Amino acid sequence: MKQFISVYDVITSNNGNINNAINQLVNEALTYKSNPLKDNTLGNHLRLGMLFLNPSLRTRLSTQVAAANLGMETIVFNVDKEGWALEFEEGAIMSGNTVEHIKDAAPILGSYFDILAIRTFPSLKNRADDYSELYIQQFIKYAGVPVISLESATLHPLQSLTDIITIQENRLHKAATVHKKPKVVLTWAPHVKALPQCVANSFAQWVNAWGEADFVITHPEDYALDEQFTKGATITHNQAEALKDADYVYVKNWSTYNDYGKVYENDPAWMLTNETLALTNNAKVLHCLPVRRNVELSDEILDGPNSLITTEAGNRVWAAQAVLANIIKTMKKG
Ligand SMILES: NCCC[C@H](NC(=O)CCC(=O)O)C(=O)O
Ligand SMILES: NC(=O)OP(=O)(O)O
Repeated sequence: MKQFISVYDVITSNNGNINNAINQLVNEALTYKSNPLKDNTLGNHLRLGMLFLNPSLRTRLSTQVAAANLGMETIVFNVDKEGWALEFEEGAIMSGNTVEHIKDAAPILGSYFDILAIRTFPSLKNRADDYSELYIQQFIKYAGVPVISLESATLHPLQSLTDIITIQENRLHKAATVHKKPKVVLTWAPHVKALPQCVANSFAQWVNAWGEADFVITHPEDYALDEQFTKGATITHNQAEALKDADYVYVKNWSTYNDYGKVYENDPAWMLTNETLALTNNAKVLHCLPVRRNVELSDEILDGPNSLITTEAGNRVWAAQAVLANIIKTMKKG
């Protein structure tokens, strides 16, 4: 693996078969979960630079723990708070607020670090800019070292890999369901703010590429996601119909994609409760966190027996460790 920006970066490691490549990565992550220090010298003398243009709890700390398990050093830089304001546009006349061009900054970061990991959320103002992934693509273009996405403008691949790991791990625990194709439902949930589409786009991209689920997406009418990610899923505006017989329910808010970055709908009826969960096949519930309790998801679900959310957040370490290990092995092969 040369970089980790989307599900398609996984494919390089498995002769073009994406389902096998995802399953192999999931197995590697679960192997790290049972033996965290099995490759504890693999990353010796290698340095990971983690750049944050936005806040994080899980992504930052799980990736640091994963790097430590591989014997790698990590330096975290909160660019948004401590760095110079970066310019990303080619040919910009920098007479405004931006101080340093990515063309100047990224090669320097590439000389300090062996791998760069970057969190850069969308503006939610200009869809064309956000969906061109300008910021992370400029880092890739100018840094000259492998780049890992810690959630970019449209995708969150470390989260989605974790989500597949968590579903797969849960399936493997239950001998009765291991051979059954699970019904996986991604449901929109209410929120007070306009949030990125990243987590939902990315989950859809990974579940579709994985190809091992009966995959349904449900959201209010105006909340269609970009088809490039959802193609292959069944889409319905009827949440009750979607939840019927579900084995896994992935809950997430996102803002509108078509009339970009808006909040059109806040009907609390979309929030999952024990009553709506009763429509499912005793489904396990996932959410990437952070979650607005009793807005996006009810206390009774978050604190109840069907929540996989703490396990899911814990699995972030093993996803990051599998990805780092793959990139390091590719670097070492030259
Ligand atoms: N990294 C996981 C989620 C990050 C982000 N959530 C947020 O910004 C929540 C902010 C709030 O609740 O105010 C998102 O949805 O993409
Ligand atoms: N799920 C997730 O990415 O969490 P953080 O935003 O806290 O990193």
